Amino acid sequence: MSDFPVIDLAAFQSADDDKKRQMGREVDRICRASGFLAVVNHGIADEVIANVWSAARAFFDLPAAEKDKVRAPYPGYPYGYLGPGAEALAKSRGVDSPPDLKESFNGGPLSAPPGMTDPEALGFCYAETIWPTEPSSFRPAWEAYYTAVTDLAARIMDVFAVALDLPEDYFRRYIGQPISALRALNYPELSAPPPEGQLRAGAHTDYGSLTILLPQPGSRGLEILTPEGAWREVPPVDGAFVINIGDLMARWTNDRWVSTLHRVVNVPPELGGLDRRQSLAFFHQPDWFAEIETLPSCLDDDESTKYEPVLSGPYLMGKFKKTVM
Ligand SMILES: O=C(O)CCC(=O)C(=O)O
Ligand SMILES: [Fe+2]
Repeated sequence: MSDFPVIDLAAFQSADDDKKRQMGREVDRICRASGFLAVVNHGIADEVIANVWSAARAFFDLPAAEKDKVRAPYPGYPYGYLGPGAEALAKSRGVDSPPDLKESFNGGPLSAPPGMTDPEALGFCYAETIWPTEPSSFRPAWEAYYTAVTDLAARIMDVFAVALDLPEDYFRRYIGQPISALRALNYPELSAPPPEGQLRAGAHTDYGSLTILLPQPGSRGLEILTPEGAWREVPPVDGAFVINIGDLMARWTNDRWVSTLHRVVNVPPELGGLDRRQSLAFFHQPDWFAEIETLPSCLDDDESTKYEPVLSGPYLMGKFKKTVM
């Protein structure tokens, strides 16, 4: 898919208003069509990426008994280690399917905002991240990356605001204390192609405002469903993050933008389909109490909204609980 769209974030940030609007129109076109694009010149230091990457790899290389020490304590607990067999993403859409061929480690916001007392927020998105003690670099590397991608998400939301004909800082009021989650994924090496229908990650849409995905450089298997109903590969793009919008953003825009189905398949063995594959997925989500109501620029005068306002946190919690095996 050589026509996969690429946005230069540094170019946007240093552009004048006319150029920003022009880039915004391009991003609007992409988000109406697929909501998937690559972002280059994102400003995150190579070292921050390299450190979290190797910490995640070292964690997944630990014996199963070690990883089990930081396992999510009960099904539906949002953070910690989820071993093989723990999740089938296709189930989030009511499609019965075998478990995804993966394991993951998940972490939430680095701290709760002072004064947060909502019991559902404290019990769900502000639940404790259960940190591994091995490797010792894990937590600092994770926190540095989480902080960097939180800032990147805010800068991408600025681009989205311009793309939606809103003031550039429009979304900032909704994302001062985001409840985003970071997930490190490991798709283990396979000795033989899996049975038909068992994928590395089943077809799903993401839930939030946007996802910042870092697939292992050069790795294959990520696919998106085109409006024509065909699966197309997201090609590896050097030095880029893959960005996609989630269900919350589609809802926020009254479906002007689409939250596209995607999955991770086992490509043929000669293309590396049996090889181990890693990725990092950051699910950006507005503040717990952010009220998500159709954006003013996404309604024509005679148009009514399709969606009632929802609060970001409870909306996310409702979606999340459906994937629990
Ligand atoms: O690993 C990948 O490339 C994609 C993972 C994904 O889509 C997800 O976890 O939501
Ligand atoms: Fe996803």
